[in-house]
Amino acid sequence: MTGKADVAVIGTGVMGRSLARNFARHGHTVALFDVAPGRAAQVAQEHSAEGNFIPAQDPAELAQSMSTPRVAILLVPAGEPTDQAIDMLCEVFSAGDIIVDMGNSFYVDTERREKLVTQRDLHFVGCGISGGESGALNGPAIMPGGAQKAYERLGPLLESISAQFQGEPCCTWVGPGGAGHYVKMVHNGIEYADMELLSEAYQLLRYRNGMSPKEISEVFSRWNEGPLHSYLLEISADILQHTDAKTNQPFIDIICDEAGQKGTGSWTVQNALTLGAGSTIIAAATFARAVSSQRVHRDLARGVLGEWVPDTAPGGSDLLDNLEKAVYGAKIVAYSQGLSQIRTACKEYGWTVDLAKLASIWRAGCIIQAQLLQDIMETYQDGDFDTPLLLKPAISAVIKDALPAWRAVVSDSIKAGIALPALSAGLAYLDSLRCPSLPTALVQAQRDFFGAHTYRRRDCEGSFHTRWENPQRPEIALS
Ligand SMILES: NC(=O)C1=CN([C@@H]2O[C@H](COP(=O)(O)OP(=O)(O)OC[C@H]3O[C@@H](n4cnc5c(N)ncnc54)[C@H](OP(=O)(O)O)[C@@H]3O)[C@@H](O)[C@H]2O)C=CC1
Ligand SMILES: O=C(CO)[C@H](O)[C@H](O)COP(=O)(O)O
Repeated sequence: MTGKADVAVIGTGVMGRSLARNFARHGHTVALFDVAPGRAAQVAQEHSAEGNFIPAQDPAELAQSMSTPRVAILLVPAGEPTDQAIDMLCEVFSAGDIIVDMGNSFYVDTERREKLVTQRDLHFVGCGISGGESGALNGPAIMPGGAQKAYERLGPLLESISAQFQGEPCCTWVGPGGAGHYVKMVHNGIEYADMELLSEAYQLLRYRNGMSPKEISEVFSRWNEGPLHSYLLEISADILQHTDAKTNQPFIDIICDEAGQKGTGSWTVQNALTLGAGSTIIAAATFARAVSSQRVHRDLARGVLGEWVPDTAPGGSDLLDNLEKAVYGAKIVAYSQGLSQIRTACKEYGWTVDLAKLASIWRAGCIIQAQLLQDIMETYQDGDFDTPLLLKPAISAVIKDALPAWRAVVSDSIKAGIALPALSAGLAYLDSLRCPSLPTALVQAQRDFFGAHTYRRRDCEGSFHTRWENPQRPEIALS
């Protein structure tokens, strides 16, 4: 091995190993380091035929092996391991070097880390990456934040290994500070919603329509030929075809139904609550995972409330058509909610994320890649990021068309006892948005009654309080 490394990958697990191989396959010499002794050397050895790797045994050796200014990419678990890896690099790197955190870090941590690292004359870039193991290897979607200046050095490197959509790299500078990790967080929130919607469609077809996993797989494959075309639909069809080798049962019946989560979905929901954003489908999808994991309560509920007996009544092609429309409508609403949350965050945190550009880099490489993203990109090319996606003319026509089918699906599932939390939340969101007299008028009155929190009137400006304790109920104008 001769020459110095163009880039280092720190953490050679699922993502780091694949991304390092991707860099090497594109002609970059890659330094490798992992906290587990011998792992970097093993990765270098196993994949030596794919390009040039320089495994390092310690941080000093790593720094020595790299050309300057150095670029090191962290793919280590979020939280404490990320802080440790950053501290380690700060000790051995020099002014002008760039540390890129591609883990799923919380954007607030990213902003804290950027301040600390910058004080040491190094650059720090919080950067989202999506595509899982195969995306990292073959071309992921990459969402870098941090200083735009750092992107001048980083851009060509990252764009050389990102996914390409019709010749355009699925990588762009998203915005300063934690903007890169913020949009990755919301990407994952949308991912949770997409996954839950498809799972709910599966549930309805299985237990309302009495279809087998293989039959549902065929439905999903058919849907994948139309506007619902997406990576997640494709892999869902594939999973439902799979038979467990040990038992010869459908794999879906063998796998434990308690869904895990590593943080990004619940951070999206927590941040939506902080911002007052209405990301209700993402929230429903995140809570659906939480409920699935409440094993003790679920077992208890079946004993106390009685076994779940869904009302199976094969619905034929009507149910299939309605469900396809409902899932598509809900998918649009979930993306709309996520993108509106990003827009609200931009206003709150001083970013200017270009939603058309963002949709364009999600068209390939990432987990939520879908045909819909092309429509979203085209829709946002008008530069109006304030109007929610679902209210833009072309998109709202699809939602209007989907509504009767969506309502039929949700009302039928409620009667049949099949829970569709995300589909139901999406429909309730649309009904709430359109309703001119929401019951929150009563909430406001209750707040004023017990806490003198005041209210506004429909018929005049200002803020008011009613003296509820006084039988005359006098109203006071406060401003
Ligand atoms: N898997 C996925 O689909 C995706 C993951 N991500 C994010 O990428 C990051 C990495 O994920 P993934 O590859 O799946 O995780 P893995 O656990 O497979 O790999 C992480 C690697 O980093 C090593 N490591 C831990 N701490 C340090 C340290 N301080 N210095 C150097 N190496 C260290 C780990 O060693 P050890 O095992 O000994 O702790 C392990 O080899 C995470 O933040 C994850 O959220 C982002 C997009 C997709
Ligand atoms: O970022 C990812 C995909 O985009 C990772 O696969 C992430 O781990 C998914 O989140 P979770 O583990 O919470 O399902």
